[in-house]
Parts: sequence; C-alpha cells; structure tokens
Amino acid sequence: MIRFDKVVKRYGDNTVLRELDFHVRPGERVTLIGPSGSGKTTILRLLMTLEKVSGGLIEVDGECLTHIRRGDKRVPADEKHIRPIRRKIGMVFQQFNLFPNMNVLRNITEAPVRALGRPRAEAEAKARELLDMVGLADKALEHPSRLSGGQQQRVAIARALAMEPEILLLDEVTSALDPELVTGVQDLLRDIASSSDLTILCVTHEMGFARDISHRVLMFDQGQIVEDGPPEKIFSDPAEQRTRDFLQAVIQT
Ligand SMILES: Nc1ncnc2c1ncn2[C@@H]1O[C@H](COP(=O)(O)OP(=O)(O)OP(=O)(O)O)[C@@H](O)[C@H]1O
Repeated sequence: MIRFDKVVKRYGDNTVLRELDFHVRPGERVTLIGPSGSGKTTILRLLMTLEKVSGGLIEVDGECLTHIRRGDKRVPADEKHIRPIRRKIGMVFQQFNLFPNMNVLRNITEAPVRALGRPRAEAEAKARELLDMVGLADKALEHPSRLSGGQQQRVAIARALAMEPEILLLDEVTSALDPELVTGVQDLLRDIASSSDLTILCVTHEMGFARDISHRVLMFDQGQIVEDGPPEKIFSDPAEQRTRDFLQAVIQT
C-alpha cells in the first residue's frame, strides 16, 4: 500500500502539490493523467526519494518513507531508514537512464549485485531470463548506444524488474521513442502488468495505454486530484469539466 497523507511539494514559491491525499492498494495499477506541470512526475520522484516532501508524509506498506520518530517528534528520514523501503520500488524513466559505459548485462546486474548482494552468476542468470522476456536475449553484450530507443527502454524495464520490486513506477516511458517503437514497449508493459501482481503507478499522455493498463485513473490539475475512477468512467463519461477539456486537448494533439 502506498499512502500520500497531505503531501505538499514546493519549489521556491511554486507550490506543485497541495496537501495531496491518495492511496494505492497492493497490486493496483493506477495511471496519473493531467496537464503538463500538474505535478505527476513529482509524485513518482517523491516516491523514489529523488525529491523531498515540503509537508505531509508518504507511507509504503505501513512504513513511513519520509520521516522517522525521534521521541515524540517526527524528523526527516535518513538514508539508512529509507534504503530498505526504497528497494521495494523500481522506476522506468522517459530517457532510459542506462549506464552508457556498461554493456546490457552489466546494466541489469549491477544493482542486484551491489545493492542486494546477489552472487554475480545468479544475477546474470536472472538478467538473461529477463532479457529473454523483453525480447533481447541476443543483446546481452551490446552497449546501450548500439541499441534503438525501444530496445534501450526494454533494457531499462528489465533492469527495474531485476531488483524484484513490489512497486513499479513508469514515467512517460514511451514519450522519447520514435512512433513505430511505442507499441512494442507498451505491449511488453501490458504483458508484464497482466502477468504479475506488481503495484504500478504510471504517468502517461497515451490515453489508450492508460485505459488498458489501469484499474484506476487519477486526473490531476494544479497539484490536486480532481477526478478518481476506473478508466471506463474517466475516459467515457468524466464528471469534471477539467477532465473533459484535458481529454479533448490530448485527442487533438
Ligand atoms: N527540480 C525542479 N526545480 C524547480 N521546479 C521544478 C522542478 N521539478 C519540477 N518543477 C516544477 O514543478 C511543476 C510540476 O512538474 P512535474 O514534472 O511534476 O509535472 P508533470 O505533471 O509531470 O508535467 P509533464 O506532464 O509535463 O511531465 C512544474 O511547474 C515544474 O516546472
């Protein structure tokens, strides 16, 4: 279970998230939609602890990710507290973020070996299974620069799964791809989603993909949730004018 409790995020005097409350149940797949700048990516970055909250707290499986108790006070959590919680979470980024100086196999095995202490042979066997699953069994020894964008994103997906996360965060994972490569990556993620019990939190501007992959869609505007419901309802019969306007604008682009 992920729980945001009155989360505030500010950058200087720009308040990006305003006392945001929501939760995601284990195994649930939730897509965040909304206009550019509404704070969707910020939510994923807070969960990865790439950013710190300005107010409120975040819990993962009942453990506070953002704070620890010291006496009767709550103080910001330190790295030692955060690490085991963050290990439950994997993220795939828009720009792949592969290590350019390592081959594909090494990209996938580095974190399991270093962070989880897996023996290298075991990590490599698992990486090869994952490469097979993402359709890149023959690319293990290539460097990322020799792969297409779609192939690099498949490696990034394999790399995230190699850490055996319970929660997978997907941040606009197809928006940096050439159009002809989008469907293949989306199909892969649909298969992963439907054949696993991963909790998925996804940010996307691809409404067809959002409809297919999600149990629930959250519509954001100006750092708040303006609509929350199943994809059939949000995409076919939204309750809010802001959602209708957003969907209309997305369809036209
Ligand atoms: N590191 C940062 N420093 C300052 N402002 C930031 C930073 N990161 C994000 N912001 C601001 O926070 C706001 C929300 O950004 P965020 O990326 O979360 O929006 P988004 O809904 O994901 O947008 P998009 O759909 O364009 O990706 C924007 O106004 C952005 O300029």
